[in-house]
Order: sequence, then C-alpha cells, then structure tokens
Amino acid sequence: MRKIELAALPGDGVGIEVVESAKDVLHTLADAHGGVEFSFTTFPWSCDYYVEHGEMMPKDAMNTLKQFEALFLGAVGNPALVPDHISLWGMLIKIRREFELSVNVRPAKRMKGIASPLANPKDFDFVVVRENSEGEYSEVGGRIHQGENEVAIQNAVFTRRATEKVLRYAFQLAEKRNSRLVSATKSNGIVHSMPFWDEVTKAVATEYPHVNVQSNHIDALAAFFVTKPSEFDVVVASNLFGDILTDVGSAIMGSIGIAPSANINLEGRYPSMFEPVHGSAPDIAGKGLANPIGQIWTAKMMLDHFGYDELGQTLLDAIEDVTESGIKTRDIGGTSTTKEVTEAIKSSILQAARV
Ligand SMILES: NC(=O)c1ccc[n+]([C@@H]2O[C@H](COP(=O)([O-])OP(=O)(O)OC[C@H]3O[C@@H](n4cnc5c(N)ncnc54)[C@H](O)[C@@H]3O)[C@@H](O)[C@H]2O)c1
Ligand SMILES: O=C(O)C[C@@H](O)C(=O)O
Ligand SMILES: [K+]
Ligand SMILES: [Mn+2]
Repeated sequence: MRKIELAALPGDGVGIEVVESAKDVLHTLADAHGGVEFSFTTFPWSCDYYVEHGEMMPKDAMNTLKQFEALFLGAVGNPALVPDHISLWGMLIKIRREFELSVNVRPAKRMKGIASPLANPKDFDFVVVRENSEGEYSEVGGRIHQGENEVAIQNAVFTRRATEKVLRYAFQLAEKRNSRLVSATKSNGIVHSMPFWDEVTKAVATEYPHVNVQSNHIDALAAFFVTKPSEFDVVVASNLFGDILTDVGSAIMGSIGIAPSANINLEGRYPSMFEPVHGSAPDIAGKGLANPIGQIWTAKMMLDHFGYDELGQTLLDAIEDVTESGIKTRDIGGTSTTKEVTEAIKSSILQAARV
C-alpha cells in the first residue's frame, strides 16, 4: 500500500469548505479502489492567521512544507482583513516561487450536464499552460513621490530560462495531445518582452517539428476563447495572460467554481501544489453554496501527477456522472449544497467500484 503524504492548506473563505469536500472524496476513492492511501496534515495559514500572527505563514513554513509529497491548497484572500497583494504574496505566490512551481496547468473542457453561457458551444477541451514564476508578477519596481506627482513603476521580468521552460512543457504537452499549440503574445504593444517571448517560441518550436504552433495576440485570443473554443488544444501564456485566459476558460465551462489547476515543479525538487483556479469567494463563503468540483477535479490532477491516471479518470467520471444527473450547486444552475454534491460524488464512486 502506497501512502502519499499531503499538506492541506485550505486557506480562506470557500477554500476551507471545498478542501474538506475534496479530502473526503479522495479518501472514499482510495478506500474503494485500494493500493493507495492519502494522509493529510492540515495547516491553518490564512488571513485569519495573519490577523493573529502578523504574517500569512510562520517563518519555517517552507521547511515544513518541503517534507510533503504535494500541497493541496484551497484559496487565499480575505480583503476585509488583509490587502490582497499581502495575502497572495505572503502565501500562494511565495510557495509558487520558492518551490519553483514553474508551470501552472489549467484544463478547460465542456462538462456533461453543465450549461455553457455560450449560445452555441461546440465541445471544447483545451489546456492553458501558464508561466508561473515571473513575467508581469514581479516585485521589481516601486513608488515615489506623493499626490499629483506620484509615480508607480512595475517591471515585468522575462528570463530566457523560465520562458524556455514553460514553452518546452507546452510543446511536450501538445505532442501528447493533438499537436496544436497557440502562444499568447502582445508583441504589437509590448515591445521588449513580447517580441522576446515570440523569438523563444520560434526557437523552441524547432525542437518539436511535429507540433503546429501559432501566435495570437492576447486580446484576440481572449475573444477566440468565446467565439471558437473548440479550435484550441494547448495554449501557452505568460503569468498574467494565463491568469486572465483561465478565468475566461472557466467561464465558458459554466463556472469558475469547477476549474482545476496544477502548479508543477518540473525537476521534482520540491512538492507540486494543486489548487482550483477560483479564489476564496467571500461573497458566498460559509453558506454551503461553494461548488466543490474545481477542488475535486484538482485532486484528479494530483492523482495523474502521482501516476494514478486510472483513478483520476474514475474521479472525473464520477464528477460528470453527478453533474449529468442534475445534482449541482447554484453557480451552475442547481439548488444543491456543497455537502450534497460531495455526497453524490462519493456515492457515484462507490457505485462504480461495485460494478
Ligand atoms: N488561487 C487563489 O488562492 C486565488 C485565486 C483568485 C482570487 N483569490 C483571492 O480570492 C479573493 C476573492 O477574489 P475574486 O472575487 O476576484 O475571485 P473568486 O474566484 O474568489 O470569485 C469570483 C466569483 O466566482 C464565484 N466563485 C468562486 N469560487 C466559487 C465556487 N467554488 N463555487 C461557486 N462560486 C464560486 C464567487 O462567488 C465570485 O462571484 C481575493 O482575496 C483574491 O485575491 C485567490
Ligand atoms: O495568480 C493569481 O493572480 C492568483 C489567482 O488569481 C490565480 O489565478 O491563481
Ligand atoms: K485557488
Ligand atoms: Mn486567477
């Protein structure tokens, strides 16, 4: 029996509700199928923790987290207590950077039983590979002067190393899928970093001659996600472009509450981190309304990461079995609670294991 040691970081708001739900589902899946067991150690790091301790995580947090095989995170942020840039950089982005989680993999596909807001959606199934360590998310810059004269400077940072890394990952993923890659650019307006991004794309493309690659400006690309999502296979983007594209990706699926993501350390040096695309949703937190599917699908990505692809597929099938049956939270047109959806997914897993 393999036992996988995981750190659970529920964080804030609905993060707490959906992590609880996904842990429950994962235990049910492991019990039903055998061979693997998941052991969770839960850490309370969050905005509430910040209010009490003056920091999002204790000083030795990274050393503590390093001992685990993977991190399972809900969401971070409670702007009523802590400014968003403090909470995000104090936890989520700190972990992404210090653990060299260079790529953020975010699939989007049409799900059974979930209506897309698109009027005429064809089936779509694509993956956005988001650069996860630099780009527009940078601490380089500052603010000077006050009042009328105030200046804020925020520099984007693009290194050849990180750009090549995310592109190689995207090309390799495209090779495993349908060999079509779209690279998000904006080289018409952003005159240094984006022509650089395009040059690196072209150079890396020579290593993957079987992949059909094209570049689209991010503005047009965001619109294509709405007008023709079925044409995409793998999309690679800088940190901010990927962030925005993946909210569009989840919107066309039907809700941000169902979109998963995997922050991967490609070298295996540090634990990878699995978390849904959505945030802490303060508007619905604590009411039992949160959709747990994003977090549960994130657990499927974690199963794939550990080589349990079959279990991962079983889990995704159980999710779609339940959405198809109409047991859904409010954000996707249902009336069920977080708990009811969770129980339904567990029942579907148990039923499938019996046949
Ligand atoms: N990765 C993360 O931890 C992460 C991601 C995004 C935002 N945030 C933080 O979360 C806070 C809120 O940010 P926001 O409002 O921009 O984004 P959000 O994703 O929290 O919410 C956007 C909208 O989606 C809905 N929503 C989100 N998750 C849902 C779920 N599971 N089920 C049903 N509906 C859901 C919310 O109710 C809201 O209407 C901020 O503090 C922000 O910094 C954190
Ligand atoms: O990366 C961010 O900006 C935080 C959040 O919006 C996310 O998509 O993970
Ligand atoms: K999240
Ligand atoms: Mn985001």
